[in-house]
Amino acid sequence: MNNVAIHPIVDSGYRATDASFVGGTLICNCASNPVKVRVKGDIAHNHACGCTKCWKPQGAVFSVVAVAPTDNVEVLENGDKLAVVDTSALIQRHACKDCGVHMYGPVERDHAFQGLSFVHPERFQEKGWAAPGFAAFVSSIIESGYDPGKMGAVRSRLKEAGLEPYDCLSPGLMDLIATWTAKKAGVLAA
Ligand SMILES: N[C@@H](CCC(=O)N[C@@H](CS)C(=O)NCC(=O)O)C(=O)O
Ligand SMILES: [Zn+2]
Ligand SMILES: [Zn+2]
Repeated sequence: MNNVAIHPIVDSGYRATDASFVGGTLICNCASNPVKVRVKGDIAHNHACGCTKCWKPQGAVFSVVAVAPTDNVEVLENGDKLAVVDTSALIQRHACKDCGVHMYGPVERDHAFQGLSFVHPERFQEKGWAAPGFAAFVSSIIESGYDPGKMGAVRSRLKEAGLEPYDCLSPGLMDLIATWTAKKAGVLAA
């Protein structure tokens, strides 16, 4: 057991309380005129992400991020405060210009994840959403300045918390992307 900090959701031992979560409203961190985004229906593939691009709350080492069908995502209030962080990225991360929270990130490009939006479930006003199930892009935390000598402790803490650490995505998602790519190339039957 070590107490390496990962993310408040992981560090606090968050457990889902509702097996049939049906979505809710994401809210940014602004004290006034917060951006509100509705997600109709459940999220999927909730996980911790160590990459430099995903939004993290103050002090967190990892992000907690999941996907929902973009068709289920609707900006409810103060959408004028949203701007895309990096328009050249696969994930079009729409961040609040005032507080910096990423509210949703649709994948619009031709890709295995096309039609999905990345969201941060900790921003839901509601509880009950599934806890993260694995940790992706673990080595990438070094790119944000994390001490490379402490990676062993990070990985053992993640495992202890039930989050298998991967340096890219989980094998299931990597297989899904590779299958999509092979079908696209005509190497596998579509
Ligand atoms: N090592 C890079 C990895 C970035 C990366 O590939 N992130 C993954 C996980 S979120 C991804 O799918 N990025 C696509 C994107 O940012 O649009 C970093 O930390 O910046
Ligand atoms: Zn905000
Ligand atoms: Zn990421």
